[in-house]
Amino acid sequence: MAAALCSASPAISAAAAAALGAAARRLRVRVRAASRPYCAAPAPPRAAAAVGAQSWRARRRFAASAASTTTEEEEEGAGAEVMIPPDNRIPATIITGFLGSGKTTLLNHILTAHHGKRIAVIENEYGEVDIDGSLVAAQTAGAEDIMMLNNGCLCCTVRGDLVRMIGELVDKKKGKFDHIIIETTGLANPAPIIQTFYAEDTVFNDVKLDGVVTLVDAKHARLHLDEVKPKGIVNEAVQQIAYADRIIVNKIDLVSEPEVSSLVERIRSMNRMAHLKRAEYGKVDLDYVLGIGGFDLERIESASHMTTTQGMNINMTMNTIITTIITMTMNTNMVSMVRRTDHHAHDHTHDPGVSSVSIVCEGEMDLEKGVHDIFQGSPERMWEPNEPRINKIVFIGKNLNGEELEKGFKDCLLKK
Ligand SMILES: Nc1nc2c(ncn2[C@@H]2O[C@H](COP(=O)(O)OP(=O)(O)OP(=O)(O)O)[C@@H](O)[C@H]2O)c(=O)[nH]1
Repeated sequence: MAAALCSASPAISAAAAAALGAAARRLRVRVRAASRPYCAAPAPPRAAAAVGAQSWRARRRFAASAASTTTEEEEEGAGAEVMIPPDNRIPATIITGFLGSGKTTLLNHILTAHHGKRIAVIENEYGEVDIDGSLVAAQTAGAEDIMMLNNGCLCCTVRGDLVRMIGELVDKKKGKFDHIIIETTGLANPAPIIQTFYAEDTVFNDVKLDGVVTLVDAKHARLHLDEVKPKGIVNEAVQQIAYADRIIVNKIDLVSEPEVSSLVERIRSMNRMAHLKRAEYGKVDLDYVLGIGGFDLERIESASHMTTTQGMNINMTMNTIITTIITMTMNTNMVSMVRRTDHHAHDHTHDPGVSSVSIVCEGEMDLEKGVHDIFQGSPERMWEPNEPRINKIVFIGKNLNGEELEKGFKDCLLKK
């Protein structure tokens, strides 16, 4: 997880463009894999959320009566709740969505837009390679600091780290940013993250959850939504939709209109209350995702109920995520190597247990990310003159065999 403070002023955007230009003088390749156990999650979301909601309401009422001038009327209990003081807590937005759905793309769209907000970013990453952290940092010259935390998921103990990170931001940077954005991993169940904003006093007192924005990959969502999980295992893709305030059906350029419509219908059956937009490359108006005005816990509870009654599994037990990082030192162009091994990636990414072979190649000004069998490139940076040519492939998935993957890729290296 990385936290970065970013401004989206025009000047900063220009600096970001310059930084990108400088970055393009080097080469780097990163690919994503990883293997770290997902931790067991706490209480079921509805129950946990309800506890959070109750204590939230209780505290808001307490704050109201503490701040108001006592009158006879109030002593009798009338009108006390009307005088709630303004809520000046810092708004926070959770961006979630399955692997490769376009979370980082949306985040960069937000950070480079001219909304005048100073935004602190918290990135949740798998494994030891902070791909998204550096992608975001590369595009935001306004970053004041980056904190890394690579524990894989924002639940259980890692939630403690989120609490600490928010605490640190508030303690050290209060007044220097207006909004916090948290980008979760693609395999995160948002429920425990949401719960953090209600159950943790240190967060609750200074930060309010503004909204949950869920990206849905128009091309691959069905695969994830259809995945039948073992009993007691949560389907994260379902959770991400059920808990959303705003849904962005992204990547509509990759599918036909009827496919998008049928997906939208399906999403609607899972969460009727969220606003929904279709998009390419996460391009939505910023007021659609920022300043939503408060996460509605009661609405989400009813959305969860709706999901449950449809027979979907939304309990909180986490899957075991195996992540694998393969590091290779070589002169070979990683991009072409990966392309030559497409059948390999294809096999794995069509296994419902393996959702993403995200590949970021720092090779030839080319940054490569793969979701299922689609690989796309975008310019990154050139190698520094004396920079060791180390390429990393990071896979995120379940039941991965790291040794087999590593051997398969290394067998593809050109032999002299
Ligand atoms: N064709 C197409 N590609 C997109 C769109 N949005 C994002 N992408 C590409 O999809 C890939 C994954 O996008 P990301 O923004 O990294 O997705 P993510 O959800 O952050 O991915 P993870 O962090 O791996 O979960 C990148 O290569 C993007 O350029 C879109 O609307 N259409």
